[in-house]
Amino acid sequence: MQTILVIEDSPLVLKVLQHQFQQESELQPIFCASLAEAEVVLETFAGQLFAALVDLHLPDAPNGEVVDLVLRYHLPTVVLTATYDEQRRDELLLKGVVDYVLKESHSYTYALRLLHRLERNRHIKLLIADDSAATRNFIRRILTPHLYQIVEADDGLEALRILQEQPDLDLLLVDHTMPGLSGFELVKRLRHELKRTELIILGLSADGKGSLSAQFIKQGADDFLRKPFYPEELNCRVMHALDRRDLLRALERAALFDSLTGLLNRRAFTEQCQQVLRKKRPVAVAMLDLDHFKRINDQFGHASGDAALLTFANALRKAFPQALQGRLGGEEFALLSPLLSAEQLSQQLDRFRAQLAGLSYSPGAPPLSFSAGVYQGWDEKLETLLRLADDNLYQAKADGRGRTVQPVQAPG
Ligand SMILES: Nc1nc2c(ncn2[C@@H]2O[C@H](COP(=O)(O)OP(=O)(O)OP(=O)(O)O)[C@@H](O)[C@H]2O)c(=O)[nH]1
Repeated sequence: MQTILVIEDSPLVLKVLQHQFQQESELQPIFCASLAEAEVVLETFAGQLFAALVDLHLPDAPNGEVVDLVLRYHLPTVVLTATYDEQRRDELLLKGVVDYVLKESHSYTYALRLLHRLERNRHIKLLIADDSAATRNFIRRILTPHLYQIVEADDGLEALRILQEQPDLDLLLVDHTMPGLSGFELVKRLRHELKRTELIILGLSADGKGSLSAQFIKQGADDFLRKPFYPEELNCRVMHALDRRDLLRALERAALFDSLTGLLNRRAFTEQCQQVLRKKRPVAVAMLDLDHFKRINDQFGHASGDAALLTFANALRKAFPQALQGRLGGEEFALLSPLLSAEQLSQQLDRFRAQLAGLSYSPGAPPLSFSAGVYQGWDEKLETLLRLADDNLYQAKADGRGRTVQPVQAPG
């Protein structure tokens, strides 16, 4: 949760902002209506404030004095204004404000999005690759108020070296014409290895050729900016690209992991296991199923059932670091290990069962218990191995639950 200093005297705008902040769980506003109030808040809480959203014209500060005040406290500042003035805008951006936003219905959402983004930007690393020191400085000056971590390279080869040394870089701003390795060549080489969710690339060029943007994008850049550009244009493109990347990552995550437990879902578990099976070596697999789970739902409610599944999954993750773990659906889980024998896996499952009985997940609910079937062998299809383990699971249920059944004799 980050605290935002909001300085605004218009009751109408305040109402809109209050409503906007109510939708935000990560931003906590402190409202002031004048420069005098803001001075008191800044003197008292300066260390706890993260950023400021300020009205340019206040009754006791008609000429934007409030901006100088908050900037003296080094707070990233978004300025709200009722009238757009090109010269004023240039002055403010030069002073280092994050953005200059016109008071219109849509802009409040944009202003909050900026504040929200600032929090995440502190962990974002950008690389500016351009042979012109003036351009690098210009871009750095625009991006610095947005709190990004910024690294520079003065040619393509240097950029490549930095990217190899710092794989945590999130975004590359790359000029087209550079000595050594051109922007095009660099993008081509990078895209060969790095997905769009791993590195965002924005191309830059002063070259007037219209086809350049298309070529950059075809080589794998995510976007393109023609120089000279407005500071806001660069900021918006960077922000959009990061938002898009975050969304893509969230989609990738949702496609791979079960949303309740965070374990691999059936599809991802199958894919990862199939990769192990390509080595054609025997593996140990286990099918696990919670016992009388329906009763937990029926007697203690669905939320307790969910808590039971989460507790079980968290414990499973810790207990089997040498195995791939997946939630196949409902209260059914699976393990696959190329490192353990059927016997070792069975022993570990029995130890895990004893451990699990001591964990609580919902007041008054019975201890968790599960049955398991183990199998060891190799087949090109995971499905076959799971079916054989499932036969043993069926046996474990039939024999009274709360136990593990392993093959009588492990096949080679
Ligand atoms: N709370 C919760 N319940 C789920 C979820 N997925 C499946 N279930 C419930 O899990 C229960 C499984 O019941 P059954 O297949 O009869 O199995 P069981 O009660 O464990 O009985 P045995 O396997 O024979 O020991 C059903 O009531 C499902 O509705 C989930 O994500 N959350």
